[in-house]
Amino acid sequence: MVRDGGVKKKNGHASTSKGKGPVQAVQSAPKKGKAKGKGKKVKPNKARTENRCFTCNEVGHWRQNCPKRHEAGASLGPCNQGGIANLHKWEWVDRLSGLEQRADDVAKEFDEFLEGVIEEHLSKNVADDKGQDIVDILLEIQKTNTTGFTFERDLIKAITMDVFAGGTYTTFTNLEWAMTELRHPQAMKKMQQETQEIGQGRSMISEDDLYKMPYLRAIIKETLRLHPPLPLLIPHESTQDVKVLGYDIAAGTQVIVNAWAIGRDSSTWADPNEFQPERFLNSPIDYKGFHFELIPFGVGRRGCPGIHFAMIINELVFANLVYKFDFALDRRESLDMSETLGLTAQKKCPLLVTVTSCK
Ligand code: HEM
Repeated sequence: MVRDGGVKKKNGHASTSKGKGPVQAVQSAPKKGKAKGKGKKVKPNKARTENRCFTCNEVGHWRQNCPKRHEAGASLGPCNQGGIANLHKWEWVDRLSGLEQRADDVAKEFDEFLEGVIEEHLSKNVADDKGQDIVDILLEIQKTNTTGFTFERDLIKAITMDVFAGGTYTTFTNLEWAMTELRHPQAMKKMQQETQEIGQGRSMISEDDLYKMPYLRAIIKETLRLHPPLPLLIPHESTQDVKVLGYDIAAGTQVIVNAWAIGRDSSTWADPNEFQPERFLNSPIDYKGFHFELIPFGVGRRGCPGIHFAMIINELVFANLVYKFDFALDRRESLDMSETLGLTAQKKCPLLVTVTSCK
């Protein structure tokens, strides 16, 4: 067994937990049934194995293909018409508790906001155009009708919403943890040296400079390893029966991948809880989904589509902050490294630093 870039390898291949691949941290989370024990069947959640419209509950198609064409924000569809007696099993609880109303209100608010974004883009003066953004591109696709399917306004709103939802908490969480890890004086010093060498007195570090900054990228990778912004990725569902490390996972089982645990697996990483960006300096390991020991963006066709955008923005912001300013931990900062509980794992106590200009 050789160590390379902090990752143990067997027969020259990078391996994760006990050399058995990345799926060691895969946990099936069926509603019922036994998940433990080799060869034992994990029961699928039957309701989720078939295509079903989440609004009217009709089987055979998803909501977006439902012939009833429900309005955005509708959550009960035909059941509303039938009154409370027609509500599915426990849905009346959500109605009585007001949860459903609140969800509808939030959906309406988002919908109005997204309408505003689209209208703003439609009324944009072309002469003032400072370049196209994603909404412009989506509107153009809709106008030129090149997709081969109906590209409705709802779809544009949904994609725009995805970008907001997927791209905000994740990126700032990564940036905050990276800044926090600069509490290691050595890392801060090396990073500043690198930015000064590359910046050479220019006013800004540019996107073209980034590929010449291996230490910056190593810090970002090490931060993503220790603090993946989405520690459990996003729940997936197995589409077919599959055997993973002796466990039978039936089609339709919800599967949750613990990227946080994979990143701190001691059988894969040397000193797994230590912040050591140097482990990535001469290592081919990247976060792009080809190395299963580091998967903060997930893997495969449902992996994060914003990965390149996110990383360029974060590297650029991070590099320029360090290029321009000195950061010292605020005396009140007790170096509490606790994480919040939730879909994203942010720093529980905000980072407090004293900032002074480098120049
Ligand atoms: C540091 C920043 C980011 C991290 C760590 C991150 C991480 C992730 C992860 C783990 C997933 C789920 C993958 C899976 O379960 O297999 C995901 C999905 C997604 N991300 Fe990101 N993301 C980041 C930034 C962004 C940005 C900037 C955007 C958009 C501009 C974005 C858009 C999305 C979307 C739309 C999905 C859902 C993809 C699908 O379900 O097919 N993400 N992201």
